[in-house]
Amino acid sequence: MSFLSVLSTCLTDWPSLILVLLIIYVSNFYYKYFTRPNPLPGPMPIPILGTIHIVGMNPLTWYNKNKKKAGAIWKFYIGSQQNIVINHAKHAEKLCKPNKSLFKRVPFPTFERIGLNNGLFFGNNYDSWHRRRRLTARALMSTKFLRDGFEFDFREWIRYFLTDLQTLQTTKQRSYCLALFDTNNKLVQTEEIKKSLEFTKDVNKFFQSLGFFMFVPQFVMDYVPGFSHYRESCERNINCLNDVVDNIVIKRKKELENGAELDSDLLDHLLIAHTLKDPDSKNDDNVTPITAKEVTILMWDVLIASTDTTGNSFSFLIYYLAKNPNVLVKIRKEIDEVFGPDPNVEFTLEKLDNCCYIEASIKESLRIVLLVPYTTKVSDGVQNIAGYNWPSGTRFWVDNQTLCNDPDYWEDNETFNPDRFLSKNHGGSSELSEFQKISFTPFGCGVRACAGKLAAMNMLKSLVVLFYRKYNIELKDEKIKHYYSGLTQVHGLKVRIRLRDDSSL
Ligand code: HEM
Repeated sequence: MSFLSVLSTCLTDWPSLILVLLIIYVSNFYYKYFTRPNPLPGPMPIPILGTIHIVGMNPLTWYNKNKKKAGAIWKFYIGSQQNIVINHAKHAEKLCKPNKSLFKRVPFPTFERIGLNNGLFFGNNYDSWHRRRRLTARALMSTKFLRDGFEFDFREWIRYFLTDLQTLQTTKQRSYCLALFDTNNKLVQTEEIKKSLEFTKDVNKFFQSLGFFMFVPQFVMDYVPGFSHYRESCERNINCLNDVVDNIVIKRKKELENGAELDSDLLDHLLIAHTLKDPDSKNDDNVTPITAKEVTILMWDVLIASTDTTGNSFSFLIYYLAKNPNVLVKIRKEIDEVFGPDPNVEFTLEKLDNCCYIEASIKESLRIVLLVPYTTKVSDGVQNIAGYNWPSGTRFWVDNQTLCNDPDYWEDNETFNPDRFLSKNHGGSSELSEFQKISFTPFGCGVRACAGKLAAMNMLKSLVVLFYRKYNIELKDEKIKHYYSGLTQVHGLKVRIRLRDDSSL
């Protein structure tokens, strides 16, 4: 049927005419809002709804398909909001360097409504973020926190952890030693065990819901049935998490007010920050005392940001070490050299600092699979990036997964090779090039880079030493399955743990 015959039919048939006018209107709207601002390639969005169709799919598969087609810089839509994805180190330089005008993250209006945007992770007000970041960084970097936490508490923790694991393996029954363990070595009541297990589940649910908050336009989650019900259930989940953390903080605050001894954990560090009990408060006279509400928000941020990230990172590391026995041999050699033959000898932060090969292996595992494959930045003021002048408020997605695996910068990028992170005098291949330094972004980049990077590295190093100096970990599954929803999560990595036997390596 020719265009003219369609037109003549339309002029006599009102419903068809309305349909044609509607199509012209939508195309015009579509052209105006979606294609004109720049010529970048990218998937065609659904008018007004953007990329809502990827909700329920694995967004990473969708990303990878588009990245292949589009190249180093491309765009996609969330609702009618344009997002710019940067895949190449040559365009990422400005975004990855500390830059106050690229400080903000893509905001989630729902989080704002329920008060989550006041925290460290989701907050976008520079002054309050800066204050909280300093407080958290000081608490996390405090040598007392690190030393006490690692020399004693962590070893206790791992004992409980292994008991749980072995009970499950040998009896198929669950024990709750980990849930029963707290910093004072007191046994807590059954009701609290239940609560702690619920909390773990709720944290996981929170990560599952991040993908929804990232890709569904706000008006859809507010007004479209189904979407709005799911949003409400996510909000209830976040409120439950808030209540749990709130109760922990209030209870501990009361204990400290009633004269309890200070502990070396993060909560006590935050609770005493800038109070009379704070040994460092004299150095920071102009900082106002931290409130209980702020402590709750910061504890929330740290719990959310640290548990699943470290747990999933360790699972990937176990997988890569099992697949690369030559690397494990070198790790064992380093453990024996640094810690000696006694597998029960106490270990310290100083000794962990000497584990260069273990550190390189952790970095290599973090490079191959990014726990946070994408981080977002919103510009303040016009920014020239990749040859374009972007207006204030442009949303950038730094594609950490591609930056860390770009074959232009990472030789044999698919090979697990810790040597690339070792300098020549530590037996490695070379120093990292300038571009490799920019594009190694497992902990993000710029001013908002991970506040717990050092804590995470120490935790992972400790786990490697504690496991591999005594045990062999065999994979039961050939492949590691993972899924992305705001965070890369491992699904079902079955392993068998036996006492260490180097002859099998
Ligand atoms: C291997 C484990 C970890 C990985 C891969 C990781 C990764 C990240 C990434 C990619 C970001 C966002 C950075 C950006 O936007 O550029 C981040 C932020 C953050 N992480 Fe981590 N993280 C890990 C462990 C931890 C731990 C153990 C803690 C705390 C003890 C922590 C605390 C935080 C906090 C508070 C932020 C927000 C920083 C801010 O916005 O100022 N993370 N992390």
